[in-house]
Amino acid sequence: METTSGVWVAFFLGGLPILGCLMWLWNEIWYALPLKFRYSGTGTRLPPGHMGIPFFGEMITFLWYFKVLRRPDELINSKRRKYGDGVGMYRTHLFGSPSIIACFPAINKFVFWSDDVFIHEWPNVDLVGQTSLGAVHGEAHTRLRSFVSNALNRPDALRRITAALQPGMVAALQSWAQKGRVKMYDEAKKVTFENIGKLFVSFEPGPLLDTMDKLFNGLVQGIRAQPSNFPGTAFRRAIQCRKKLEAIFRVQLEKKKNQSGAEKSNDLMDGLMQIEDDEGKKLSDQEVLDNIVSLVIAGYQSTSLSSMWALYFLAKFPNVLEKLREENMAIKRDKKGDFLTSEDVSKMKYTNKVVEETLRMANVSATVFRLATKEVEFEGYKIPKGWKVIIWLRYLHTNPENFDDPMCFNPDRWNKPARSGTYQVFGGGSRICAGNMLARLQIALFLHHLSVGYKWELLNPDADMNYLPYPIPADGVEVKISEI
Ligand code: HEM
Repeated sequence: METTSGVWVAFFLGGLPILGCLMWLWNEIWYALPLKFRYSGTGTRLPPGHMGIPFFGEMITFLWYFKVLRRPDELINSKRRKYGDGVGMYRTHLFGSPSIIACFPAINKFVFWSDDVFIHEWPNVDLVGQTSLGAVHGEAHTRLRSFVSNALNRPDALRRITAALQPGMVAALQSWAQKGRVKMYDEAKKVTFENIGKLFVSFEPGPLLDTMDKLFNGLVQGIRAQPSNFPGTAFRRAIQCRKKLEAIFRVQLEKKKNQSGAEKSNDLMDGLMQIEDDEGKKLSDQEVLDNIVSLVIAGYQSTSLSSMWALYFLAKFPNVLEKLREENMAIKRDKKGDFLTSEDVSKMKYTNKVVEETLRMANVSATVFRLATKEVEFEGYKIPKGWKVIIWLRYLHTNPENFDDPMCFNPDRWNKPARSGTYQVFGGGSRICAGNMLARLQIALFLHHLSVGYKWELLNPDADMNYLPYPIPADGVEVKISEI
């Protein structure tokens, strides 16, 4: 009996602390130590930081700040306090890979603009589409990018989009006011998906679009899931959703090939089918389908969340709403019809500042990922080959060194442009968001129709914030809304 308790005492006093130390140091020894030896005497070094514990790395720390404390920016602040600022790079192990966090403008710009070293990788790329814009590299990317940008951002496309979006938005706002109380996140998703259906493939609201909405939700949940193709897994379900969606879009594509004269539509799929490159070559059917699917993935959640946040911030900052309403009422008075043109939107100076401020504070894309295909040096620090670089966009926008009083919703800060590299809501370099004009336009149109016709209040103004998988108040922004 005495011997057994002696073993336990020895374990707790000696074995447990040794095991703890080993766990704490294991990843450092495994990943960082060999590199430290290699770089010693070269005048360069690994960025400071800690690689976390075996298997999990620093995921527990990440979840601690994002999920438990709900103070996501403290993750980077804690690293700055512990390891100093350096050039805004910290080594870590997150999302299953040894990684470098990049959180200052200069290093972020370096990564964004070094396409030959840092490549963009989608997890589970088959779900997004092997030939989609986000998945291809080099020349294939440049070629495809011009197709997609042309289809989305040409002035005539923006003019058509402006006209197409508004009836759905106005109808949605009226229905919210009739209900009196709505959960904004759900409603924003619904109206965004209906608009996407219309813009991308000329689908009107109805049972088919509802089915597609469900299929897209299933698809998105598989993108960052463990890629195990077993019954019951999120990945398996996502593959099935992807197949069904592709079948729906393929029917539409075949129909379009046979359309003529007055039947012809003029949506994004038509744009992608018609545009030719310099050599007169068009996209293949598979490229059109992959890109339609990936554009819905890229634009759906991000735009719904941004519209939801715009309404949220305006409820919290009534002085901003007052100025916004003033500008939009003046525009409405001068207009003959109810709907704006894209030229009207470009004249809405204050509204456009509200759009930028919403995007800065919403931080819908908190981070973007790159893979280092070569070892590379930045100002004396090495980024090892095969490591991920996590560009921490969110921290750029919430760091008081980049924006005065960053948690204050102040559109007037946009009276002058942000310092170079401090505002990257749409990423940067050759992969800057291809839909950024469309996203800005949608939010501006929403702000116009909302501010001229409605008043609203948050039902839970002190609701907790969730930051994963994206930032959203825990109640999904429940509001009481009515016509003015
Ligand atoms: C507020 C809304 C949006 C935000 C915050 C946003 C943010 C971003 C960010 C940060 C990236 C860069 C990803 C990276 O570097 O890894 C990106 C890329 C992209 N976005 Fe958006 N996005 C939004 C809306 C849209 C919309 C509406 C579309 C199109 C319908 C779209 C299409 C794309 C595409 C195709 C790419 C990949 C570009 C490439 O790889 O060349 N996005 N977006």
